[in-house]
Amino acid sequence: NDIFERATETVDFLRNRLPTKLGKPKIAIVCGSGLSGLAATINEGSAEWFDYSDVPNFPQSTVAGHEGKLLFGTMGQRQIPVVLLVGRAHFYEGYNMDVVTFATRVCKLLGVEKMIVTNAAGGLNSSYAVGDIVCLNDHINLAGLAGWHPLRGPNPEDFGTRFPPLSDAYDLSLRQLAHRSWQDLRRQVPSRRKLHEGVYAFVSGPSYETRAECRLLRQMGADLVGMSTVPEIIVARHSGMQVLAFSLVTNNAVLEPVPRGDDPKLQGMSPEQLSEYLSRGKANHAEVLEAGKQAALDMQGLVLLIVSQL
Ligand SMILES: Nc1nc2ncn(CCNC(CO)CO)c2c(=O)[nH]1
Repeated sequence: NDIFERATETVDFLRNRLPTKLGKPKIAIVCGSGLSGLAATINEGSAEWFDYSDVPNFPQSTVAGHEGKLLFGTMGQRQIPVVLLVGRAHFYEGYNMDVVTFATRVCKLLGVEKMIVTNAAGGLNSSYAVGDIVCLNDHINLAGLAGWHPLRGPNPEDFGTRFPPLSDAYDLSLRQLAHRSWQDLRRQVPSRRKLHEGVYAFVSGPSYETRAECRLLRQMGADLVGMSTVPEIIVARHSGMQVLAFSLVTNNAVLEPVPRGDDPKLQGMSPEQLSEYLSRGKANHAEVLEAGKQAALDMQGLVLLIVSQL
């Protein structure tokens, strides 16, 4: 109940500071690394900002590309009330799972019925290109399978059942809408960027995966790997919200085996040549943020089209 009480306190704080004309947000949008540009989709004049640091019980984001702001406003011509979470708390920052998923519970108590979650992720599926967008249709909760699960501990009965099913976690009707909206967007604005569907593997981070771990994840059936989203999805489904999730492929994870020390082909290489050879595909956060910036307009266009059809 402690979580329920804290979330209620946070919602009361926000409600007391929001104009009544805004109406209760039915849709929440979580902006992942480098995807804060989604805030631009809010109708002029309707925006109400809160810094996470000013909101009771809200964790602070400590990661570049995660501003740490709550944005209430309306979207599209029908002026649909929405709430945007610009930046998120990650498990790898040292937050416990109940803190990582606190914003999700606040959304539920605010009246949100549908959550659209975006993130940046590494591509394990070789048919993906950097910059492509993937609509998630399932996940592998690696950290959860090892015990780091957002619902571990006493069940907050006010939110949902003790043993929630997740075999249909990623809402099919919302995914169908996502593909239709993508086709509409492509008719309006041609682009080489593709929309795929795939499985996201949640790892704790903060290190990026080794080559052997990427091969393991791929062999397990994962198309993407990342360090967020899955805890929020589980808590959103636990509390009865529908979810739609998109990953922006910000780099292709390295699946090739580590070069061998006894490989004759490498014997003649200089240290610089060896370093260059090893650096191919090495993930780094700067490229994650850059890819987010490049894809921002398409991600905004897609989300805006989807929200306007909800
Ligand atoms: N190989 C790989 N590539 C990735 N690109 C983005 N992310 C998601 C993690 N994002 C972190 C660090 O960029 C910031 O939250 C990953 C990842 O976890 N693994």
